[in-house]
Amino acid sequence: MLAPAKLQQLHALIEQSTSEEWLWMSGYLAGLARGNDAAQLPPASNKATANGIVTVLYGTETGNSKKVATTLAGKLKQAGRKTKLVAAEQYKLQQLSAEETLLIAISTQGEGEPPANAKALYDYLHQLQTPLQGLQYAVVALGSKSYPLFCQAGIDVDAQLKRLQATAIAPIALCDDDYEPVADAWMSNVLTALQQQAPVAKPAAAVVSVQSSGKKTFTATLGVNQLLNDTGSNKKVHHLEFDLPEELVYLPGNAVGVTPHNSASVVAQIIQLLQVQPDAIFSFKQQSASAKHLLTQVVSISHLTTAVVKKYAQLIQTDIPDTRIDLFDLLRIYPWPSEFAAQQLFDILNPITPRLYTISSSPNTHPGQIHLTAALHEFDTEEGSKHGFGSTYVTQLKPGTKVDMFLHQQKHFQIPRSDRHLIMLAYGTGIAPFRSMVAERDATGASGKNWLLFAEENRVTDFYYQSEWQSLHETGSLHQWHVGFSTNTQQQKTLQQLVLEHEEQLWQWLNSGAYVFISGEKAVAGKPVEEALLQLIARKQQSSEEAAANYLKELAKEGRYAKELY
Ligand SMILES: Cc1cc2nc3c(=O)[nH]c(=O)nc-3n(C[C@H](O)[C@H](O)[C@H](O)COP(=O)(O)O)c2cc1C
Repeated sequence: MLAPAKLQQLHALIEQSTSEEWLWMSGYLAGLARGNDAAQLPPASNKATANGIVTVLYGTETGNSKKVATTLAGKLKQAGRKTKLVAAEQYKLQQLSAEETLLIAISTQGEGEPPANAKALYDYLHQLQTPLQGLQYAVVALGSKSYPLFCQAGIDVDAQLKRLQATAIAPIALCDDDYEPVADAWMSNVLTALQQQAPVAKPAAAVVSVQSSGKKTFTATLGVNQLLNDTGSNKKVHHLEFDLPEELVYLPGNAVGVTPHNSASVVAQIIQLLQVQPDAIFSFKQQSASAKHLLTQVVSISHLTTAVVKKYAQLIQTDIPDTRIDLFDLLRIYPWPSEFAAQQLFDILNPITPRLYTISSSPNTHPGQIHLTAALHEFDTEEGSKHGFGSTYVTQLKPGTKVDMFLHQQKHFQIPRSDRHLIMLAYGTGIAPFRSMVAERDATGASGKNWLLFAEENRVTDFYYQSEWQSLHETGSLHQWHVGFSTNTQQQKTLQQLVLEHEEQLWQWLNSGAYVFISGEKAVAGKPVEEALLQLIARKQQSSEEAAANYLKELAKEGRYAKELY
């Protein structure tokens, strides 16, 4: 047994570590107990499952290293390797111990320093103590012989990886101003080395653990909450990254249900108005719990339905106008009689309905995580502008918060067959499932092409995941993309205009067996976009709109036409 203080230290260490690091620690401690020395440590990355992904990382100031990394990623993909291209500043450092193959293109800046976007990675490698014995790597260093510390940052990174016992699959290449010939030779070395290795099995299609057993619930911990819009935007779209429990698997196209919590301060005020103890037990539907728990996580207290307001009026025998109102305001204006049992109030309230968000991450590109792309919903009321209850909860979550979710399989909205083309029509946050699908098709080496048509308000502030789309395009995983923005004069186009503008090619793709998916807000991406598709089909097959509608119906039956509208 450990003394409580030591146990606390152990828990703190466990909290900060990944599951790979736990495995390593367990082996290390067992080794210590047997009297082994540090030289006999077990490998850091005894990876539970080989994923076969090659990660290409770049640290750059003026884009040369990015060019090298992008070219390399393209070549790897052509060679059938599952490849992930990542800018160093976007790389999750904790992921390092789970990598199998890491290829780094990095320049030197200042006086022998790494570029600003790779500073965190550079420092992390210098501080890391955990061996990376399971990692294979290669570094290409970009620099200029006109500086005394030629290619120093790359040399340092290579040396650190060696110190951490990672295995070099090709010697470091040092590139001068004319970097291309040396970088090309290094790429050939890397490709040859990888080709000589046994081919890695493609990742098995993820299995969804929802299915017949009904809702699969789990708790995820928020790691990142980042506003995607730039200053000046009218939108507030957040990118959220949650860490998942290990056993959870999902498919692109799946959604998660999140039950928002009511504000703690409003709940406290309601409890006061009801004159009950926060921990007094009440029942609601089939469960019994404290007043505080029920009011925070279970019952709906904002924007009560007129039916609930009516029942309340009957209960307390008072005339109340037919209106929607928050429970707090209702209790404030028409007080709860103190002689009444609060249970009667719980009996007339409705439960909080979970909100569904389509997952924007991919199981193979973002292992162990679920990403959501959620907009804060703003609407006008008689009392002024208000924010949606569910979207406020989700977009304001703080990193570290544990959130209960359930997986929701959208049967009609599933990642296409890997050999078929995919046409993605997205408005705003409708981009979420397509980020998931393209990343998955990229990671699993799907041969079908991907084509994104995306519309939003403002090109400068509202182009979600633009750098990712750019990278995917450069490495051949996003075949083409067309965008339209309503407030941007040069590209003032709606989604339906984009569709009609490209009708010739859309028709060709459809005839070659492509899937066409629409995703986004119903008002903007629903009817207008479907009508554009119907017009296009009717024109191309010289038929009536009715025949065009039948064509779409047939596609839908085959699972090739699907809509995700909200
Ligand atoms: C301000 C500045 C400082 C630099 N310092 C170094 C250096 O210390 N050592 C080196 O080898 N190259 C140095 N370079 C050259 C760059 O590493 C080289 O131009 C490289 O191709 C840039 O690649 P990037 O576009 O990926 O950042 C420096 C360049 C600049 C502009």
